[in-house]
Amino acid sequence: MLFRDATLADGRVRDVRIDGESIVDVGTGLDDDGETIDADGKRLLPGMIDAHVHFRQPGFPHKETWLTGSKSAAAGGVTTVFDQPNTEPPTVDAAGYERKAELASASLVDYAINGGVTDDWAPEELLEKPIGALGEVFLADSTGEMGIGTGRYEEAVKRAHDAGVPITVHAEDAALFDESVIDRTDPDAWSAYRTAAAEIEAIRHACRVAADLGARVHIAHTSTPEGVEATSEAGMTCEVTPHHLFLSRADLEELGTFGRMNPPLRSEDRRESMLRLLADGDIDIVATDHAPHTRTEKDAGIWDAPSGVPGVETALPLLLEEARNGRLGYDRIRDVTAANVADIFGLEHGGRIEAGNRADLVLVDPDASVPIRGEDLHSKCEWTPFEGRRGVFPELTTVRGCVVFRDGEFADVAGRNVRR
Ligand SMILES: NC(=O)N[C@@H](CC(=O)O)C(=O)O
Ligand SMILES: [Zn+2]
Ligand SMILES: [Zn+2]
Repeated sequence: MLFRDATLADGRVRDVRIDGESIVDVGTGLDDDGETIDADGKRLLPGMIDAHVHFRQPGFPHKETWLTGSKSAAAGGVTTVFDQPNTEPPTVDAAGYERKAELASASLVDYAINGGVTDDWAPEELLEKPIGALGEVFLADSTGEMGIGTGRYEEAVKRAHDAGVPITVHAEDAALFDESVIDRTDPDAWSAYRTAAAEIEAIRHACRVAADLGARVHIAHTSTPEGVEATSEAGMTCEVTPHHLFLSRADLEELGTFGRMNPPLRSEDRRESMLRLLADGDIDIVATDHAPHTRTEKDAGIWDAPSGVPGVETALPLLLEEARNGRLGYDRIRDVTAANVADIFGLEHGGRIEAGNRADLVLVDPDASVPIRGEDLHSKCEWTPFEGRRGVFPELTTVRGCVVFRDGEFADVAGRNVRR
């Protein structure tokens, strides 16, 4: 297959030839010997590698399944996902890993299965499995109540570091949550409760522990500029979610409990700073923390609704909309959604359009901006916190050379475990 006259992230116009699972040539005037896709005026980007999703199986197939989650991924230009361990059973031992691996074989996109840490985890057998990362390691309870103490955290970092496995940390310190707001019932109460200081302090602590052990950790869903600064000062990496880039406490009146997640939405000032830090190169990657719950589950009081919002299908479209408006470069989008992710999580031959790399590709018409509608998305939960905002959705997505999504249709192809 040949993409003819595609505009790459850096602005070069090139032909890109793929053969089997790989990109074999990037050049000009390449011969076509099979299907040719006219990519004139379109952007060809490496597929997004989403280092943080919750596809909910085993345990919660009413929220999401590997099939629905991976369709949502493919339609949003995501070609690899890292699934988090807070399923039921949690992915904390060999049996938990194997159970998830069976179900994950239904995925249309490639995937990695992360291992988790609880007081009941079985580190030896878990770390012998080909896990994507150890994480998210929960320093406070979130969905699944897998929060651990600092002694266990140190043990986990030590073991994963020795095993050469990347570590992803959910950094919040429950001791710094503001108990004085628990009588409030408005949706902003969650943001007031799970304070910015609780995240910032936990990030500092998580990085300090890792640095003392000579290890490297990656901080999940960083929601504060102070947290970003703490990570880079410590020589660690961090991710930001689309919701912390594009939503803030100012949206909570409209979103209600559908805007509840951990860490919570922050002030409009902090949101703007996060977007600037992303554009300037100070935030390493964007990961979605795709965390679907049903409408019925979310439609509860602010203290009872589960935390989490879907996002795997809308992340790249929202970023491409920023590019369309000139607020973010395409090369930066390539780095934070693909190239840097491949580097941080050790995915060889991924994340860049170069001869010899995996043919994980996304073709988009950069001007095809449309309003985002929950009912048009493919996640089982059928709602989005970005309802009505604009996004630029892909026309075509390939995973290792297979067209998995094209003009609204999915092919029946099999995703693979990237660590196998
Ligand atoms: N982010 C969330 O609010 N929820 C996530 C868990 C998590 O990532 O903390 C979930 O699994 O629902
Ligand atoms: Zn988390
Ligand atoms: Zn998460």
